Amino acid sequence: MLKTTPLLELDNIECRYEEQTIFHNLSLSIQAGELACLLGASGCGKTTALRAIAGFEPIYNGTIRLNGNNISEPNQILSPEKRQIGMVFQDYALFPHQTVFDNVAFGLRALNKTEKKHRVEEYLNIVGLAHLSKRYPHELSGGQQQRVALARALAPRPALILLDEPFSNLDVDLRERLSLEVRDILKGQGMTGLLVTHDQHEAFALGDKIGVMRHGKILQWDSAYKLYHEPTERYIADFIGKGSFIKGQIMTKNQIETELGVVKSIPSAQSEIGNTVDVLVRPDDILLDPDCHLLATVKQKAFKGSETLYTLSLPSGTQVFSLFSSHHDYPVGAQVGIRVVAEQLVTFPPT
Ligand SMILES: Nc1ncnc2c1ncn2[C@@H]1O[C@H](COP(=O)(O)OP(=O)(O)OP(=O)(O)O)[C@@H](O)[C@H]1O
Repeated sequence: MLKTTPLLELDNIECRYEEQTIFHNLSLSIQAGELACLLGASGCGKTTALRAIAGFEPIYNGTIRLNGNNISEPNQILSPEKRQIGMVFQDYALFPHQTVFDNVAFGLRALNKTEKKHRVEEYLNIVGLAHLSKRYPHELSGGQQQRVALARALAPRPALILLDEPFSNLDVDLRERLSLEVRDILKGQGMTGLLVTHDQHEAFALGDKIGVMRHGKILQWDSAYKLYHEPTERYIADFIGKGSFIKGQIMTKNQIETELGVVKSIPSAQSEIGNTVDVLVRPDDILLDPDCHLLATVKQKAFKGSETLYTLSLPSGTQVFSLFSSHHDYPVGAQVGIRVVAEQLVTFPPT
């Protein structure tokens, strides 16, 4: 198969502040048209990586390439304005004394007046704000300001767009809605993007591929589904989504005996028959089944609208979570029949 050059490539880069190394050997690649995300807890180095890509931080080792061209190397750095990279920040960073129109026109100095007008109108239309072009940033809601910031970043038609926690100043509902909307806009433009965030919902809504970062390392670079159901490390299993671990004993290469019955597992390094393992069980891996003889006791319940999240205690005392349709309403203390529905589960060495 023909190998295509990634649009963005970080090849073993190192960044540091004075004596503190934030990461070394950080590598990733993003194909044209792909939306990727770096997801990690505060301080793991994701903003530093983004700033290095944008050209605001030097690198001390490795190479950053955009469209196959070196844009950062040790002692050689292409200035941010020459990189063809657009940025959207958490605080919108709009110019307060300029109208929406002028904010979006900011990066279009090379165009003549008519071209500029058309380009600004085109991008204000794309973000659905053409009717607000004469307003000032303080006359807009947070969501509208972020859409202006997006139009401003996209209008010069950059090769890559970087988004630094762009939704974290917005309330939870709007955050999810806007991240889906931004994904549609970027996909509609065929744009390549990299988002950094500590919010997994934002990452899931926007990213085709997500890299979970910890202490300056990308632990797993995968789809949201794989990170959730097939995490390669226990840290990721804990960091992404809700879940619990139950004890199991390996029966065959991909079968494990647990108190939830025999479950299929993904073979791992510990897959030696007879070994004890911890099996990751997500709430959607467990189904309510009144006909099932396996009974669990309801310990807690949290109404989530269409579903209720139950904390269930198994006969051994181990707790698992399960999502039941909210039409099934069980009181705390009730015994409910359950069964595992997952195709295959992930295991980790026991703690
Ligand atoms: N200008 C700087 N000078 C010195 N240390 C810095 C500087 N900027 C960041 N750091 C340190 O580098 C580490 C990584 O910071 P970075 O901002 O990249 O993390 P982050 O994952 O983006 O965190 P957050 O989600 O809180 O923004 C942190 O320990 C931080 O204190």
